[in-house]
Amino acid sequence: MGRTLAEKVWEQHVVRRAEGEPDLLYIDLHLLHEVTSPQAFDGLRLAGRKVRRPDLTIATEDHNVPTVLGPITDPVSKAQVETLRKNAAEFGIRLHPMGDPGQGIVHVIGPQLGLTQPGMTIVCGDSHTSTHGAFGALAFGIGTSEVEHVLATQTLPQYRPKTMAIEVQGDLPYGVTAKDLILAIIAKIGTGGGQGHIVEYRGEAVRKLSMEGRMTVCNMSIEAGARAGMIAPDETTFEYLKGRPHAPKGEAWDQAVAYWKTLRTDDDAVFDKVVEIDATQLTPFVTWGTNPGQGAPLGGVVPSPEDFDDPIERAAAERALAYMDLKPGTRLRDIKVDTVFVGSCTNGRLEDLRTVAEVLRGRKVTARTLIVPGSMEVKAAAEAEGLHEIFIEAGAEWRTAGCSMCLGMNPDTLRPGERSASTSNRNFEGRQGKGGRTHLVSPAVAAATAVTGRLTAPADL
Ligand SMILES: CC(C)[C@H](C(=O)O)[C@@H](O)C(=O)O
Ligand code: SF4
Repeated sequence: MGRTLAEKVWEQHVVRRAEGEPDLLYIDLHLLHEVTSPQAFDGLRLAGRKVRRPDLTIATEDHNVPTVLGPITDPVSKAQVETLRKNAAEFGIRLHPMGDPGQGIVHVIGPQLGLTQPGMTIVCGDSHTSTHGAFGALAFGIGTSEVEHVLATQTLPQYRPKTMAIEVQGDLPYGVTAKDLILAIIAKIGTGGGQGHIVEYRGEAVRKLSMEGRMTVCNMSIEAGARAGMIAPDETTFEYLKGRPHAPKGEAWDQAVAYWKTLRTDDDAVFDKVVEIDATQLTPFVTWGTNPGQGAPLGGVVPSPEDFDDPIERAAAERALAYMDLKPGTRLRDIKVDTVFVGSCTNGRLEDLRTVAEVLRGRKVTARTLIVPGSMEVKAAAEAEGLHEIFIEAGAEWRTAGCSMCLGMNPDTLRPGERSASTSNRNFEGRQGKGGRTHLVSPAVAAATAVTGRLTAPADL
């Protein structure tokens, strides 16, 4: 019987297998940031161990950094960043600190450097490591004790998850983006729909996505509960990687591409679960609740708890509506927002910023609008195209790279009761600041919303 993409990559990395035990996997790339690494390094120090492969390990500062350059004033954030710097220096790990041209959100810099490649195993103490699966890598988040294990041994014991295919048939209609697609997928299968599975996104609409779009989709796999998300590499992948600093060169490139082309699910492979989505029926999608599965088409209304048959979902909807201060039946397009956030590892890449600029060109924002590039390289590229001038002209704030308002671990937060349209991936209670209310949206919807101050798609302008 044939094998799935996930099975191929997994088998390629098993260094030890024993009955009743997890497989021991070799890890090709280990990404670090300031939040989940301190105790892992403490553990190494206590055990008197070194980092096994500093050359396969790279660190960046992202969660705790302010996006207006200057000193870190919050003592916890400051301690975390300083600890990472000390650990990186002591253990010989490459670090991109705040202000460095290579700095950025961990899931933005890996692909941008060409470190993320098809067929690799990639881990990071961060749930959105699934982003890197867009390249056909097996990439997943790990806990801090696992970070220590990988630092010490470059391996990780793991039970093999089941496999799931999400088949996206047909083309996405004009104006419907990767973010709308993944929000619709999560609304369909639920935040637990992918649990215990590695998801492979397949089908025509997925093949037509750019690498940026594929990263947006894989990024949110974890919001459907999946262990990882993957997309088989193809010409789009190779095109993106070619010439990047860490991509193979010359003959090594040709060999790599020949191998990468084998990284596809065999025609006779069988997935444990298959979900089908009709892309042609999709429209811009937004969330109304407090988990990423509580979403609906922008043209719709806030649902009523009674619409849910499942008692748990009904109770969740009731609680979400109370927190979000929304009434059933309200048109989603009538929801007013105070703040628009464009950024994060979901939608903080150049393509996302181009989309936003296209909408904002010649217009003015009416809500506070933060535009935060996912990395300093994205910032430089955007500025080289003059995008920042369009943003500033429109009245938006143009910042430096970091996680920013994706989560309240730095100065960019919502005040209690404030409501945002956000291109990030989580709308949990208090995620963007205590008492803040989050609507997850695509960059296109974020930009149009910034103009009107209500949830809006560019086609409505
Ligand atoms: C801080 C970190 C551990 C966390 C994660 O794992 O995802 C963060 O990046 C997030 O998005 O909530
Ligand atoms: S941008 Fe948001 S989701 Fe991504 S790593 Fe940072 S905090 Fe996590």
